[in-house]
Amino acid sequence: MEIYIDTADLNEIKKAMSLSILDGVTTNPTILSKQGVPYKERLGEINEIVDGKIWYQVVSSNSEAMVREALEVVSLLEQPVIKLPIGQESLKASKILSNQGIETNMTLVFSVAQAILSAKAGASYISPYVGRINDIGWSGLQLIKDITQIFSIQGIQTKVIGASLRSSQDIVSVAELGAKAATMPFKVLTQMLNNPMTDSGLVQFNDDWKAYQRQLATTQN
Ligand SMILES: O=P(O)(O)OC[C@H]1O[C@](O)(CO)[C@@H](O)[C@@H]1O
Repeated sequence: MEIYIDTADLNEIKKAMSLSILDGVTTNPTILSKQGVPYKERLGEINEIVDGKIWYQVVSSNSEAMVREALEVVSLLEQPVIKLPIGQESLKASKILSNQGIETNMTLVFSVAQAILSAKAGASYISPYVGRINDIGWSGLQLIKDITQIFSIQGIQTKVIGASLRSSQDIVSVAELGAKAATMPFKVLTQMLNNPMTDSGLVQFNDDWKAYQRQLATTQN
């Protein structure tokens, strides 16, 4: 499963990259706008740190401008993925970019119908927003399940990336339902790793080992 961190914070990215398990970094306009630096500068800095895919979401509103904007960013990044908000203009832009061998991600996906059209437009990935669907009282996981099932029946290669994930259990659930990728805040990535039983188990192992060393030292004296 591909694992991405959803941030443009350089400290978080460095920490996450150092774990050696990351497939890249996803961003969106909200995330980049919070950094207080020009977005191209920040993307360049991220590109220096990340050995993996870097995702950028276009903000233009027609397909020609989307493609122009995408190509500018593509020239800055070693492994770009261009995010497009699902819609008529994005379908056209996705086809143009994917025909040029550029990976695209259709984002803001909230229905199976949108997912089917995204795949037709050559999107490499689609992002169903699990958390935001749950926020309005529907089931984000049910949508992931429906999309992965239909993609499997139809032999569609477009990968589902679980987005708007808010807990480590969300990652487990989307993986179980066949999502090939997940993006998450740094906090959720650390939650995936941490477990109090691991911590207490390690304390016990270390204490036992120290007691054993003391015992050996006493018998040798
Ligand atoms: O609902 P949230 O937590 O703002 O998440 C939004 C999601 O949208 C995305 O842009 C989808 O790729 C990710 O950055 C993020 O997972």
